[in-house]
Amino acid sequence: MRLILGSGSPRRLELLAQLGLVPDAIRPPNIDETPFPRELPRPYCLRMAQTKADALEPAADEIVLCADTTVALGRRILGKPADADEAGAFLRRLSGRRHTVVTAIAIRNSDRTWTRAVVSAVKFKRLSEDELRDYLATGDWRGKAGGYAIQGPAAAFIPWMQGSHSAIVGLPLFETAQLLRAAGYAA
Ligand SMILES: Cc1cn([C@H]2C[C@H](O)[C@@H](COP(=O)(O)OP(=O)(O)OP(=O)(O)O)O2)c(=O)[nH]c1=O
Repeated sequence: MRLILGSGSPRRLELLAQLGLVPDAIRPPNIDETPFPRELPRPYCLRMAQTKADALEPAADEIVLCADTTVALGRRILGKPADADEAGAFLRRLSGRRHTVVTAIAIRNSDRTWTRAVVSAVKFKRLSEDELRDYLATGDWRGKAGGYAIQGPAAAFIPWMQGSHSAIVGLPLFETAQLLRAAGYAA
């Protein structure tokens, strides 16, 4: 069986390597990530992972793995910021509060798809304007849901988290290993 990583995220590739898995191919999906009006974060995230998997047609000997990470403040979805201003606006909203991070995975062979969503909670300390400015200057927010990465310098803002660290970074390793086994992929 060939493993296809349906993701352009370098984090997901690294996380897979932690399980000793090296994909046989990488096929980044190109999908519309616009939420539906009033769509809630968890169903949105599952729909994104499923849509990414649907965009890739696995051959009979292939298993495709796709994922989506969504940052949610209550019912609101914070996507990947378009620029530093939007990243700053997201971080001001996260400052001093708890939010949730949902990561959904979709694993697909030629006739079935398995999905799973993992919800974690993250607390941010209250950020000063100096901290915010210095963080934005690092550029670390680029391409990251909610405008930060727990595995980067923003870790200094996070006194507490609950759930799955690997899921927050982009791929829940426990659930990924479980679903790959369920799909008949033996590493
Ligand atoms: C919250 C958080 C997100 N992220 C990243 C993981 C994801 O790459 C990104 C969310 O965007 P995604 O749409 O999940 O993924 P992507 O566009 O990077 O890649 P692809 O669709 O090809 O799989 O945010 C972190 O790296 N650390 C974090 O702490």
